Amino acid sequence: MRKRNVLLVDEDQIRCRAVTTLLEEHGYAVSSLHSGQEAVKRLEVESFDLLLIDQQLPDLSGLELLRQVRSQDDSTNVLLTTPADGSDVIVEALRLGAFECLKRPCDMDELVLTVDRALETDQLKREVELLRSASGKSYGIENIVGNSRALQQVLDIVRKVALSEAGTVLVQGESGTGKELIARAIHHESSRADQPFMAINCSAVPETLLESELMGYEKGAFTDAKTQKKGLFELADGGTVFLDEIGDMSPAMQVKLLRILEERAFRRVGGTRDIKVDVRIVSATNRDLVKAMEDESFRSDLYYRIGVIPIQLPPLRERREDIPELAAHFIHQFNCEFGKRVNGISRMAEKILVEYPWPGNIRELKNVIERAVILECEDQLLVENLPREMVDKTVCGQVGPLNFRLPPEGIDIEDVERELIRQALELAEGNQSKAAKLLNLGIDALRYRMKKFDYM
Ligand SMILES: Nc1ncnc2c1ncn2[C@@H]1O[C@H](COP(=O)(O)OP(=O)(O)OP(=O)(O)O)[C@@H](O)[C@H]1O
Repeated sequence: MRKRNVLLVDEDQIRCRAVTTLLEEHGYAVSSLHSGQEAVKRLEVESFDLLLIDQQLPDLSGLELLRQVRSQDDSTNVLLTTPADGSDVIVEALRLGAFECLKRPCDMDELVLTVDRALETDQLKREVELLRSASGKSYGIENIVGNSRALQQVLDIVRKVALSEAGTVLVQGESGTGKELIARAIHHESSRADQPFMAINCSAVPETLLESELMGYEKGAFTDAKTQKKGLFELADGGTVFLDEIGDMSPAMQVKLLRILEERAFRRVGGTRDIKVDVRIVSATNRDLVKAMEDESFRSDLYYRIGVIPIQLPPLRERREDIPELAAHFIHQFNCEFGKRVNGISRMAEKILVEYPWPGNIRELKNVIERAVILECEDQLLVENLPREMVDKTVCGQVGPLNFRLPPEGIDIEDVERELIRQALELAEGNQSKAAKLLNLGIDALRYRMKKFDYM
């Protein structure tokens, strides 16, 4: 697990050294600074789990520094230490949201305990936020990220559909485009929101089981039917049933589903009684159902029944303008989930994310960000944190002479060299040793060329 990092801001170097040693012995990574301005500068480029600030600094007071920290973000944990006579400071520090204010000279055991407690509280807060976001509320339309015209048009339909009671909905789109999210949003935005949302993946359940999953069965209907069981349609009464991958439903099951939709009633397997339920059916598929109707693997009468309101979700490559916002959203989500503090994406990494064709759509983007946040990046998400195969598939990720064709009229080799140096520096985001590696050059050789081409 990552060591929790503490920034210690204290003018007194001896005290600083003692506290650093103590906290390091207790497993923390400690950086120390001796003035308020140094701390302000450092906090612009680095984030810390906890700031331990002394009130007596040579430039700003500890309280002024705390105020500046709070004006930038209100979540960083802060502990303040004050001289023994600082009661008014304590009140003000707590008002500004310091976790605790300790009087000097501090009891060292108490100091460590307070640091531990502050960070435990921080962790608990994060877990509560995560649990909150995992509860029902997170399925509303506000959790669907993206401002592209294409997505906003879809969301307009979602709002209208949710408000109207009528109509089955068919959501179509490639795998990972967010079809289930749309289905859940329709449910959560509708008057059925406090009733059940029941989902089933029609391709994951064997054909023989699908019927009893959807309609339930009577006791004795088959060998294993020891008791009666309600199916999804009954369990969702008043709410919504989401039939995912409906394009993979067998022809026999398609007939049964059509009957339910037409008669708004069904029988449990082995039953003789018609059961009426009130459910909205939302289906989804990544198959081209028009083609499936042409080759007769999908019934056209069922297609028109399930698709009274069709929604087409465009693939991510057709709404690239959503990518930066989605990436930032997933970074925030995984920061909360894994206690990380990744604070953005470098310009070049973002360019690559925007350019990559995303065959697995938003699910693939989410996985790439999750992997980068867990395994790789500490501060910013950089090109090197992205899968190599992915970077290679983008034009801005490709550096090297292999793609180069000599034009018939010839070229000045110095221009090629200059361009390669430029691209390597751009791809390495200014890091010279990385840029040198990309060109298989030594650092001196790179610097020589940078000078030659006026890049430094
Ligand atoms: N616009 C979005 N904003 C935020 N998260 C999204 C968005 N679209 C999709 N996701 C996330 O991407 C992942 C894939 O979405 P979802 O499961 O809804 O896709 P799907 O089209 O139903 O996939 P499949 O066809 O494979 O079943 C989910 O984790 C979902 O939360």
